[in-house]
Amino acid sequence: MPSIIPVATGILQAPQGRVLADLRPEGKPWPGYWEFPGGKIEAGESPAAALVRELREELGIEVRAASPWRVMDFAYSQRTVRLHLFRVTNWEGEAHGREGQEIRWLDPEDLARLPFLPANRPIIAGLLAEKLPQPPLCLIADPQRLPSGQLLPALTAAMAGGLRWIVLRLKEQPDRTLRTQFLRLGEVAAERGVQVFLNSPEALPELRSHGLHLTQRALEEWGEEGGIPRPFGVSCHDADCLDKAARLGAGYAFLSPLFATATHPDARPLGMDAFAALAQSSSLPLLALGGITPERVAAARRAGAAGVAVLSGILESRDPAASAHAYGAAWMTSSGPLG
Ligand SMILES: Nc1nc2c([nH]c(=O)n2[C@H]2C[C@H](O)[C@@H](COP(=O)(O)OP(=O)(O)OP(=O)(O)O)O2)c(=O)[nH]1
Ligand SMILES: [Mg+2]
Repeated sequence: MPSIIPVATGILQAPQGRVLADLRPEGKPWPGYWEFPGGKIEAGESPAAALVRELREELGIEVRAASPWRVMDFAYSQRTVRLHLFRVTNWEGEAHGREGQEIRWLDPEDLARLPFLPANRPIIAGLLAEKLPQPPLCLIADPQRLPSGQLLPALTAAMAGGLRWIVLRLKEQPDRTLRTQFLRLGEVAAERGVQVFLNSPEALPELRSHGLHLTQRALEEWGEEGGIPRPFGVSCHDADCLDKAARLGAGYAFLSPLFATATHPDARPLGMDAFAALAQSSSLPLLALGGITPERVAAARRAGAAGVAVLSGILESRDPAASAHAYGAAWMTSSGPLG
């Protein structure tokens, strides 16, 4: 069996949430790809000692505080690397490309736009996932799915059950009754610290939202130059959509359907393996959508989901508060492929 090459890698974090990326120079494997600074651990050296040495050699800084974050293996065609990732929160000196390499301080959304080493995509997704509401459970609120008198009570109950994130799906200008309900929803959400994302803000400009949520179709209509206001996420069904969403600076994507779902009986479910493969190769955190019950949350998470998105499981439940709580609890007590 070929041996595994151990590598120590540092995610330097500036106070505003930016992290440092560097461009691999010519003459090394994968020139022209972005990475996090670091390098091979020498024989007899600990990962932490290698980190300190590599960041001194590559960036001219002295690490003062670093904590282990994740250990992950990645098989390149020529070699398998074991990345020991550290978060570096304090250092002395001004980081600069001491070996002539370009460095940049970037928001996690902008990391996802660069060509990074393939092993790093789930790492970037992990950094973006930290910006999601907690628990990473999103309720897609579609007013067409419920009698109008039931929508606001169901959403309010779900928030009481721990829901912290709603995507409001408005297909058209709401009538007066719905409009009043949505504005009230905005107030309740603000009081409870719940994030509301809208998929067509023009339908209800008075509602203050935290972000934009696009359909795959809406994303396809944006040119490559992007300019989509942030934060935003996209409902994707395939790898092309995930790639474009990442290139345009999305913060997350829904990927569906993971399981068969009554709401879209014609859509072929992706299944766990296809979902896991897309999660491995995307630099966006993926929320599993489609047929997710609280019992299936653990499986979705094992497949690499960074969260789950739900419609009927909460909205059509007889007790939306208990259902929201059950999803949140299922998330908290499960774990992902990286632990
Ligand atoms: N430094 C670093 N290496 C990474 C990352 N992601 C990733 O797959 N790798 C792989 C690429 C390389 O095969 C290996 C690390 O090698 P390196 O080229 O940085 O090693 P080094 O600094 O010791 O360089 P050298 O002395 O051998 O030239 O790990 C990452 O984010 N940072
Ligand atoms: Mg290096």
